[in-house]
Amino acid sequence: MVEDQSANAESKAEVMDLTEAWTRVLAGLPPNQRAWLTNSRPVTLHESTAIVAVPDDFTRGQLETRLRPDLERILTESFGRDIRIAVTVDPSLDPELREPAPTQPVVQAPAVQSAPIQSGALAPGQSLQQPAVFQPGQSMQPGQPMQPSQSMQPAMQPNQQHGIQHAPVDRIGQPTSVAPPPNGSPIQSASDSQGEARLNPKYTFETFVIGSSNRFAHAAAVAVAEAPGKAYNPQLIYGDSGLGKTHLLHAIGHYVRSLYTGARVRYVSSEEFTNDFINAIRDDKAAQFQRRYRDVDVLLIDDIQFLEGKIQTQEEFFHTFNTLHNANKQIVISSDRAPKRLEALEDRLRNRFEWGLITDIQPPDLETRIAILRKKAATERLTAPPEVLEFIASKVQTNIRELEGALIRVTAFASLNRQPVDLSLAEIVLKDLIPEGSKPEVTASMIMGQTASYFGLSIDDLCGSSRSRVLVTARQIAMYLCRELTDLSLPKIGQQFGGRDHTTVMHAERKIRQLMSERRSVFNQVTELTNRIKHQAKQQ
Ligand SMILES: Nc1ncnc2c1ncn2[C@@H]1O[C@H](COP(=O)(O)OP(=O)(O)OP(=O)(O)O)[C@@H](O)[C@H]1O
Repeated sequence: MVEDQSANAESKAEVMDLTEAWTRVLAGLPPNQRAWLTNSRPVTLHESTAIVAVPDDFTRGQLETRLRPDLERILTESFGRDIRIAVTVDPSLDPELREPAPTQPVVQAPAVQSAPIQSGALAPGQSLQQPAVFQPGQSMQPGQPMQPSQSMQPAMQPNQQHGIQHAPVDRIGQPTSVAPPPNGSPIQSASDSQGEARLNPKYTFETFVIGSSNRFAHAAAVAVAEAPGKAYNPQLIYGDSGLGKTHLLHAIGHYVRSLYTGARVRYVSSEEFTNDFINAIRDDKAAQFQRRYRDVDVLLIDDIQFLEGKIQTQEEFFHTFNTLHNANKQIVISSDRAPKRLEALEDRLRNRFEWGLITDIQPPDLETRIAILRKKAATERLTAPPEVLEFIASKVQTNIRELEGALIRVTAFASLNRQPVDLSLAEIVLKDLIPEGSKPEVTASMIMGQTASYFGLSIDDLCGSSRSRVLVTARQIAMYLCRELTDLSLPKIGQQFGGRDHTTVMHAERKIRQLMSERRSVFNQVTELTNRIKHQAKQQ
C-alpha cells in the first residue's frame, strides 16, 4: 500500500515534470513549429516514453515526421536521459470539437461569425509549410497566383513517399491513425461538432491508401488543399461508387482546416444542397441559404450527378459556383461520371467543371486492395492474418466499401465463434457474401421487402416512426444492407426510409457493424437476409 502510494506520487511528479518539460519544449521551438502543438497535451511519462496527445491525425503526422527529432532532443536534455515520444490522438483537444453541435444538420442556420471575416482572407505571403491563419482584415491577393510548381510539389504530402501506406503504429504498439468517435455516438455527431465543415474524422489523407488507381486524384487533392482557390479550381473527382471520392473530399477539408486556421470549409452532398434549397424557398430563407454556401473558403460538393434534371437547383448552384469562383474560393466536386457524361446537366455547368482539373479514380489493383484492408484492420483494431487479407482482396475487386464490409463480416464471424480468423473461415463467410458469376443488381425495395417479411413487419413499419426495439433493429439492418449491397448514397437511402436524414443512415451502418460482432442473432439475421436478397436479385 505504502509502496503503491509512493509509486503514485512518483508518477504524479513525473507527469508534473513532463508538463514543465513540455512547456520548455514549446518555448524552445520556432513559432512555425510551435503552431502545430498549440492544442497538444503531454499525457504521461512511462519509463523513457513520453506520451503526447494531439487533436487529430494530421497533427500526429506532423509531429512524427517533422518535429520528432527536436522534441525528443529537448525532452532528453530536460530529463537528463533518453526520452522517446509516442503520439496519441485525442479529438477532444480540438477547440472546434468543443463548440456546441448544431442540432439540425441539413437545414441549419448559417454559422454566425464572431468577427466578420473579409472575403478572401487567406493570409498573403504565408508559407505553405506552416499553418496559415485566416484573419479579419487580411485579403487574398488574386494578383499573386500560386506557381504551378509550388502547388504540385506541396511541402507536406501526408503519405506521398510511401505509395501504398500502412497504418501508422505508435511506439508502444498501438495503432494511432484514427481515433474512434465518442462512444455510442453516431459519426455525424463528431462531424457536426466540427462546425459547418461537417467532416467525417475518419476520412483524412492519412487514412487514404494511395495506389496507381487514385494517385493522380490524391496528388491533385493535396495540392488543392494546400493552395485553395489557386492550384486548380474547380477540382472534379469522378469514379464509380465506393472508390473513395467522398473520402478525398473530406480529406481536403481536414487538411485545409489544419493548414489555415479559421478557414471556412463546407462539405455537402448535392442531395442535401437540393433539399436545403427547396426548404429555403419554402421557408423564404433564400438569403440565409446563399450565405451558407457562398460565405465559405472551400466548398466540397459530393455526387453532383444528383443535380441532373433539377433545373432550379442547377441554376442556384450555377450562381453559387460563380460567386465562389470569382472570389477565388475553392470548389471541389465529385461525380460518378466524367462531366461530359452528365448529360442532363446544363451545358454552362458542365463547361465550368472543365475550367479546372478533372481527375478520375479507378478500381484499385490487388496490392492497393490489400493495403486498404491492412490499414482498415489496423485502424479498427481487427486482427486478420495476411493470407486472409489477400484472400478477401482477391475476391472483392470493384468497390472499397464492399471490401471493408467483407473484412468486417469475416472478423465478426470469427469473434462470435471464438475462432481465429483464418483462410477456411474467410472462405465460408465470403462464399455466401460473394456468389460466383455476374453480380445481380440489388435494389432498396428488394432489401426493404425482404427485411420486412423476415421480421414480420410491413414496409410502412420500416419507414414509420415507431421506435420499438425490434423495429429499430430491423430498420437499421435494412439501411445497413442498402449501404452494403447497393450504390445508393446516404441521403438516397434516408429518403427510402420515410425521408430520414442521412446521419440516421450513417448511425445505422455503424451500429449494425458493431452489433454483428457482438450478437450472434444480428450476425445471423444479416447473413440470412443477404442470402435471400441476393437470391431474389438473381431471379429477376
Ligand atoms: N484509397 C483508399 N484508402 C482507404 N480507404 C478508402 C480508399 N478509397 C475508399 N476508401 C474507403 O472506402 C469506403 C467508400 O469510400 P467513399 O465513400 O469515399 O466512396 P465514394 O466514391 O464516395 O462512393 P459513393 O459514390 O458511393 O458515395 C470508405 O469507407 C472509404 O474510407
